[in-house]
Amino acid sequence: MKIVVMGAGALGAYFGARWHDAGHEVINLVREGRAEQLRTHGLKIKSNVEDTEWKDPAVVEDPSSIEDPDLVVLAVKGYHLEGTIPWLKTLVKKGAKVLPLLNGVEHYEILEKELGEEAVLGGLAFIIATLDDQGHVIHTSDFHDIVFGPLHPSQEAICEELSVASNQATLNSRMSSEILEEIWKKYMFITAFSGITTAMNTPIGEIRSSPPTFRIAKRMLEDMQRLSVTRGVKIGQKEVDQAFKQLQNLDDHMTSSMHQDRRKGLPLEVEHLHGGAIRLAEEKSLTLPYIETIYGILKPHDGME
Ligand SMILES: NC(=O)C1=CN([C@@H]2O[C@H](COP(=O)(O)OP(=O)(O)OC[C@H]3O[C@@H](n4cnc5c(N)ncnc54)[C@H](OP(=O)(O)O)[C@@H]3O)[C@@H](O)[C@H]2O)C=CC1
Ligand SMILES: CC(C)(CO)C(=O)C(=O)O
Repeated sequence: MKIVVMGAGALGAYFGARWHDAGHEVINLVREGRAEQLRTHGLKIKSNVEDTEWKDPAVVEDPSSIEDPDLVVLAVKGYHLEGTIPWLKTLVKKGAKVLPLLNGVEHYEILEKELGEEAVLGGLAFIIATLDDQGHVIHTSDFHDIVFGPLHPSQEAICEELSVASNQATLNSRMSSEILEEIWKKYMFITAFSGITTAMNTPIGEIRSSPPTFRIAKRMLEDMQRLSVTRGVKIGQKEVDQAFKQLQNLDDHMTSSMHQDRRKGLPLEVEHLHGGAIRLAEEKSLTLPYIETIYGILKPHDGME
């Protein structure tokens, strides 16, 4: 399979390297700084599961040189989405489908509007990964999963193909016929998990040790569940309870990628995640008191204009 990784950061470079190791053609479509980093240092994956090294990763800075791409794996941060549209349009014209692995949901409407509904698959990822100062991936979780599925009937074949490719690689994957629900379940979880860990600037263990603080995370899950209903997505109390249980079961030291970004002084995805939820809620005259509170606390830290 020919896979273009757009957003070859912690998440994109990780999964790209895994597909490459399994014998698939993977091209990292990157901007100047990341291109130089990958060309100078190569790509090492230091992983809880299995280390690997791609000494001479395929690096391209212009999509016009890429022939017959099957799939673009989109793994930029939410605040970089707009900048990806021109290159994505070029690749979609060449026949590629786009698999976004970003957290959140707001990007789907934008991508479908810009690229057409048939071009955009549904996807999400579960992993804890970050880049070190040479641009190598540090993967610290035992999990490294992607879930994907068709959002349009014409996408079944490419999803099947990705399923085969992923089964050959050192990663866990699952094709889902209910990908929209999966995306929303993750959205519900991540707004609560990233919200509470980043706002409190501490991993989940310390938050759980203060029940009134941990309860805020539960209330955020409930806000998100009410929002999902207004969007016609089937998420109920059962899914809230499951997500809360997940938060209860995480290892004490575990934290969100947003909190890792706060620790590094990087911009945060708060506008894309919490801001996006508030905008969707406003369209339905719904208020999300806990999401709005955490949004207000995080906003001064997001480092964006
Ligand atoms: N890291 C994790 O553990 C997890 C992350 N996620 C989600 O995955 C998404 C990506 O996160 P993460 O991998 O951590 O982010 P990173 O910042 O590590 O990587 C994003 C990459 O996107 C690149 N990029 C930005 N704009 C463009 C563009 N126009 N063209 C090409 N490349 C571009 C950046 O490169 P440049 O150097 O040029 O800016 C950077 O390398 C986020 O939505 C995050 O929430 C989900 C699960 C876990
Ligand atoms: C919750 C987690 C770690 C799962 O992948 C995640 O998506 C994130 O922190 O961004």
